[in-house]
Amino acid sequence: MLGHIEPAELQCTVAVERLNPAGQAIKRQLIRKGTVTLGRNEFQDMVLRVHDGISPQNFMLRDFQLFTRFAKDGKCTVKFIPESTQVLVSDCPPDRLKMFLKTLSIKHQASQGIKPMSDRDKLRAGLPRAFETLSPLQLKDVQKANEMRSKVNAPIQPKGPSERSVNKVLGERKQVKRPRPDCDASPVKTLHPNKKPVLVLPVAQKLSKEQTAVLNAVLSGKNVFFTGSAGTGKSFLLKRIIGSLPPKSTYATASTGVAACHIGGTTLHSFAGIGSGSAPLEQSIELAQRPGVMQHWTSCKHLVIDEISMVEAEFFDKLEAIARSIRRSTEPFGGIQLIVCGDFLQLPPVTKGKDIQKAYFCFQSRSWRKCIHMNMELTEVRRQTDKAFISLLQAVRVGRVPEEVTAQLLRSAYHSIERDGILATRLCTHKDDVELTNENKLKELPGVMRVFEAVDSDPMLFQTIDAQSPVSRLLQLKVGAQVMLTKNLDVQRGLVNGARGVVVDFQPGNQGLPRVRFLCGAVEVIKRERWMFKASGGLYLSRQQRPLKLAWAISIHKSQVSSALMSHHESFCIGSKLQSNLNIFLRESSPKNENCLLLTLKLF
Ligand SMILES: Nc1ncnc2c1ncn2[C@@H]1O[C@H](COP(=O)(O)OP(=O)(O)OP(=O)(O)O)[C@@H](O)[C@H]1O
Ligand SMILES: [Mg+2]
Repeated sequence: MLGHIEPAELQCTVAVERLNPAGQAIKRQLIRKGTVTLGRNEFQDMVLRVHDGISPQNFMLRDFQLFTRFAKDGKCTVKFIPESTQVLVSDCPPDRLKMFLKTLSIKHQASQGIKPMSDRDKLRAGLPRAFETLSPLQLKDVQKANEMRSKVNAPIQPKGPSERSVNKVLGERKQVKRPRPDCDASPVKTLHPNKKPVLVLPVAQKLSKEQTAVLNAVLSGKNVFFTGSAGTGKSFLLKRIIGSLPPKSTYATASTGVAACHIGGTTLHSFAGIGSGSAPLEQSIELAQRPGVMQHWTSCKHLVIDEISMVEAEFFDKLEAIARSIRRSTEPFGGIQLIVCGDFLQLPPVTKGKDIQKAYFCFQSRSWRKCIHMNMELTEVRRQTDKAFISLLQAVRVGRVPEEVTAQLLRSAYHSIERDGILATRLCTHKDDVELTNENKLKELPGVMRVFEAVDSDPMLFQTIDAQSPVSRLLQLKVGAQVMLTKNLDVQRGLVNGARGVVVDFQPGNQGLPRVRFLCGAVEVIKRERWMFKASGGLYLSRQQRPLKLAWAISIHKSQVSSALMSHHESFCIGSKLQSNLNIFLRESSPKNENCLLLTLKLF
């Protein structure tokens, strides 16, 4: 089955390097399509096997160092100390690599208590050579590893990856040493028992049946468009798809910067490198052949596009033609596999300064039918549990608006909805309205204003960062400010992207960190967080800022990627402009006129 993942095996590019005493590579074997497997030999020693399809090479996992800093880019290195050899893994689907590393780390720790056979005993045993692939992690491995972590008095131990600490482990260099054979006999010492996080069995959130079907279609190489109403897990699934594809040839993009950041990618425009795309085709092809951009087009085998509803038909056709031209291929989109997702009943392409009649949705483009092999739909809403609200949203989505829905929606505009001092967020169609509302409300509050400045990796490029970042460079706050979280901090406690709250005070000290009380009841001191962005030319940019933004009002575009905002119908109300247009919409809508709401919004 395609969705099945063997956690102890990787298909990737592998390099095996022999090192001199200074640690420099003196011989290198490159295997472009290699297999790396974790297993045990006939003596139950853990072994890493590298296979090039002809002959395997085995390395004992005894004294080794693991370099995992770039695991999220599908890379890691295992250095075998006694053998003076290192194995470099690259272009590996990142999710698979993470699971592989967790399996390695936990199984290795779990086997620390087993006394290794001496070389003499091994010789005597005369067992035939064997290799058995490690079985998937089980609870007993984790328990055993935890037991060993609390016992072992070895000098340097790998920090165990609990769900939370795995990221740390993946960012560090670890030296893993087998305990001395006499280790079991030595008195048991507990090293900093409270400092080591307890390991837990890593379980990835399970995909639903329909999500699995999409993933399998993608892994079988099909060009897929999948849709579904808001909150059906499209972006969630996209992230999983991206994590299952080889990173070197996979480009994750979205029509807007914020949506791109949500899936860890770039904007489609930045991938394409043709500016706004308004230049004629010949000129656009030239632009796409500039150094730094051309490489996107030639190395891309899988192109992911989120929020496709905001991509214009003309732009899509242009990209398709550019792909064929640059890749010298007659296949649709130059043979690039397309994984496209979005909801055409949500926001349409931005039509600023253009004739509204001339803007078409992507599915109306000439090349769409040639390019997309499969259309799939996610139907299960994962974001909300409030059944009444879900059915209200579903009805509006397709333009079916019975009296009671109309009444409920219109009422929301007049509600001054307040719970525990936290006001409902006003949804506006225009950024200017949002800014004005937030600025005025902040001004009205008494008390001292605190300003928090972001730390950008490249301050000169703050505009590029601004375009993709969910947080601004300057964050102004006062006690009483209505705010929204812009990052998942602790999903279990409800501290998720889009959670709303109010600033209760600032911590003493010169940092003066804001303390926020959220609707979910949690009170949290908000520290600096980091966002990474991919700019053109493979450049990485980052911003560090408090993950907050003012939230008396937000734009509909922003609300597209805020997962918690729309969780309850009490938690939002509509701005007056939107409301008056909604009136028009409600009067004019009919089941046939499915995009009515969106077209109405376009009138602004
Ligand atoms: N299989 C799953 N297991 C657990 N949580 C899930 C799953 N699928 C989706 N979710 C959760 O459901 C919520 C909505 O998902 P997501 O943001 O991907 O929806 P979407 O379809 O992209 O919505 P929109 O159209 O508004 O962009 C998220 O909080 C996500 O983590
Ligand atoms: Mg989404």
